[in-house]
Amino acid sequence: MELTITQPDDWHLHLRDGDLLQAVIPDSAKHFGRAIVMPNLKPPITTTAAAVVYRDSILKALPADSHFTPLMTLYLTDMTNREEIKVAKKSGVVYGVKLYPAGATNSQDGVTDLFGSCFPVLQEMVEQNIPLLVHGEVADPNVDIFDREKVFIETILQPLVQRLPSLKVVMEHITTKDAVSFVNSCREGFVAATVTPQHLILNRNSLFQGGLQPHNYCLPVLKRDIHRQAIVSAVTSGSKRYFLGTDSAPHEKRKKECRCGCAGIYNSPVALSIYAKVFEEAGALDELEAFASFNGPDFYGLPRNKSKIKLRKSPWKVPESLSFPFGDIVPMFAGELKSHILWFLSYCIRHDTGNFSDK
Ligand SMILES: NC(=O)N[C@@H](CC(=O)O)C(=O)O
Ligand SMILES: [Zn+2]
Ligand SMILES: [Zn+2]
Repeated sequence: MELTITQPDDWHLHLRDGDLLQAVIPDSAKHFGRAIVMPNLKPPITTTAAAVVYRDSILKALPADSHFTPLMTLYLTDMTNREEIKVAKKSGVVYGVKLYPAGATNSQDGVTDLFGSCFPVLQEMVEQNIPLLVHGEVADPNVDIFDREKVFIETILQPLVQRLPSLKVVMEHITTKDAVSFVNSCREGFVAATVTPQHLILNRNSLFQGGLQPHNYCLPVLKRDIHRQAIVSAVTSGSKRYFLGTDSAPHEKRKKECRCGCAGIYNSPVALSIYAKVFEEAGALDELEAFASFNGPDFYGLPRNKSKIKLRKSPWKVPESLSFPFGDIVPMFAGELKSHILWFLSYCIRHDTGNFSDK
């Protein structure tokens, strides 16, 4: 069985820098035409000047024959000013501004006062038509970790879209039925959401299946199955409000398998296979292309990709781990096999030549 679709993009990706960037970028470049690149490096990318330098390092790290385009983002802080937003727009390389509530994940520098000092910046983003990309969890340690997305929607997002209805907002990596209800209740074209493979196929049991499973730990943390089901229904419904964002977030194996492991799942090698499997099992394979390849560029006001990809169904075992000179990375579904993942990219890309070439 084969499936040919317009080449997808990844609207939420962590590419890291240095050795890690070099190690992971081929997996994204192989599958996706473009990606919204998260700015949470250490230190974070808070200025357009830094985004331009980071973008150059990504382009340098790409495999020689790659057509992959990184779309850069800025990390919003209490210090970000309106001028920076104007510069970002003018640069032509910055496509979003990322909001991490201070203390949420890997994000000590996030925003503490969105409706205060940051508000003029948000108003400028409306002027410049730059979307706000949000990690939608409150950082308050007193709020139960499974409720942090819901509380964020009630206390931050709902008031935000009421006060700035013309601000484009992407709620990143949604994990709850509450997020689905919220996104569906907003004005189409102004509020949208990215959805990861893990939040479509795993629930919170996967964190403890036979013992603690660090490679299934990401933030926002996996939720109950009713939430997963609501997200599957949303993405397979044909709604334009949802699009593909892997949140592929590599960490070295030793930083996952330790006393205090990092949050983040490295899913780039398997993401597309998992999305296809989820859509197929929901009887909605014909909706996959819009989710993966149309809704994202349409929301961002960018052209859809012209290239096509072909997916073929064949047995495939994900490697136990990927080895690099600096250490190992364990991909999502490491060591799991064939029957689990069916749509495999033994695929080919057709650029405008009209020919498929085996990758
Ligand atoms: N998703 C994660 O669990 N981790 C991300 C951060 C993020 O997307 O919030 C990371 O950078 O490692
Ligand atoms: Zn996040
Ligand atoms: Zn992320």
